[in-house]
Amino acid sequence: MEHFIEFKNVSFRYSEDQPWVLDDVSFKVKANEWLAIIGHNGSGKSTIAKLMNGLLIPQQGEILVSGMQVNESTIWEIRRLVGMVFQNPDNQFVGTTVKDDVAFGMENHGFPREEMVERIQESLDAVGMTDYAGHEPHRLSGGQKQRVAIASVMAVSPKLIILDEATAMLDPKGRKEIMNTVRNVQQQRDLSMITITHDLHEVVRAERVIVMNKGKVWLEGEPRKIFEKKEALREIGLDTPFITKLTSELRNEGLDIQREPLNHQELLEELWTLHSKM
Ligand SMILES: Nc1ncnc2c1ncn2[C@@H]1O[C@H](COP(=O)(O)OP(=O)(O)OP(=O)(O)O)[C@@H](O)[C@H]1O
Repeated sequence: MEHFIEFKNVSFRYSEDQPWVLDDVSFKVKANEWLAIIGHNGSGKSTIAKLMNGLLIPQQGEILVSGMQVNESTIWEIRRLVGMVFQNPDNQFVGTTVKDDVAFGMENHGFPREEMVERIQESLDAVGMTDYAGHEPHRLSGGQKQRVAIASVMAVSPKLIILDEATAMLDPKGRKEIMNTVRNVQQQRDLSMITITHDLHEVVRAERVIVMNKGKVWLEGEPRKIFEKKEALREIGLDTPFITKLTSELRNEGLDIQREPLNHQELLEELWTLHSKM
C-alpha cells in the first residue's frame, strides 16, 4: 500500500459553538516517508496529530490509516499502528522504572509476557537507553526522557511515529541527537514519520512539508519548494532558515544563485558554481 495515511476533506471543531479548527483538509502520507507539518500557533497541527490516532474523531470527512477508517471499531488497532511522542515527556510516564514504562504500552495491547522482555530490550537498544532500564524515568535528563518515550512507542511496532514538538524542550545538541536517533529507527524499521515542529533544521531534513494556515493546507511540497516561497511564508508569520535569508541577501547583492540552498554545504556549492563561471 502506497499511502499509509489519507485525510479526505476533513473538518473538525472542538464543539458546536466554536469555530472550525480544520477546514476541508485533504492530504496523504506515504509509507516510509518523513513529513514535517509546520504552521503558526493554533493553525491546527496538533489537532491533525490527534485525529490520526483516533484521540479525536472528525465531524466531517474521512481519515484512513493503513486503509482502515478511523472510528470506534478500529481505534485500538490504529493506536498500535500510530505512535505519538509529545513535547513534555513527564506527562507520558506511567511506570516507576524505564523498563516498566516501556512495558506499559505493550500490556495495553496484550503482548505476551515473553515477547515483552525481548521487545523492551530491542527498543531500549534502538534509542541507546539499555543501561537505564532500571532507572526512574523522572530522574532522567530531558533528552533521555524523550528517548524512553520513543522506545515505549517503538516497542509496540507502530508503522507511523508522530513527534509533536517532541524536541521543543531540548537544547540544539539534544534536538539533533533525538532526531538522529528517530531517523535511524525510522529508516531501519521502514516507518512513516511525521514531525510537527518549529525547528527549521528539522524541517529542511524532512522529505516533504505541509504548511498549515488557519485550519487549511496552505502549501505542500519538498522543503526546497517550500522555502523558495519565503516572502509568502513570512506574510503568514513563518520564519525561514538562516541559509535561506542569507541567499536572499546575496541575490540582492547581484549574485545569480539558481537553486535554493537548504544548508551551508549547498550554498557553498552554488557559490562555487558561480565562481567557476566567472
Ligand atoms: N481541547 C481543546 N478545546 C477547545 N479548543 C482547542 C482544544 N485544543 C486546541 N484547541 C483550539 O484549536 C485550535 C488549533 O489548535 P492546535 O493545538 O491544533 O494548533 P497547533 O497548530 O498545534 O498550535 P500550537 O503550535 O500552539 O500547538 C486553536 O485555536 C486551539 O485554541
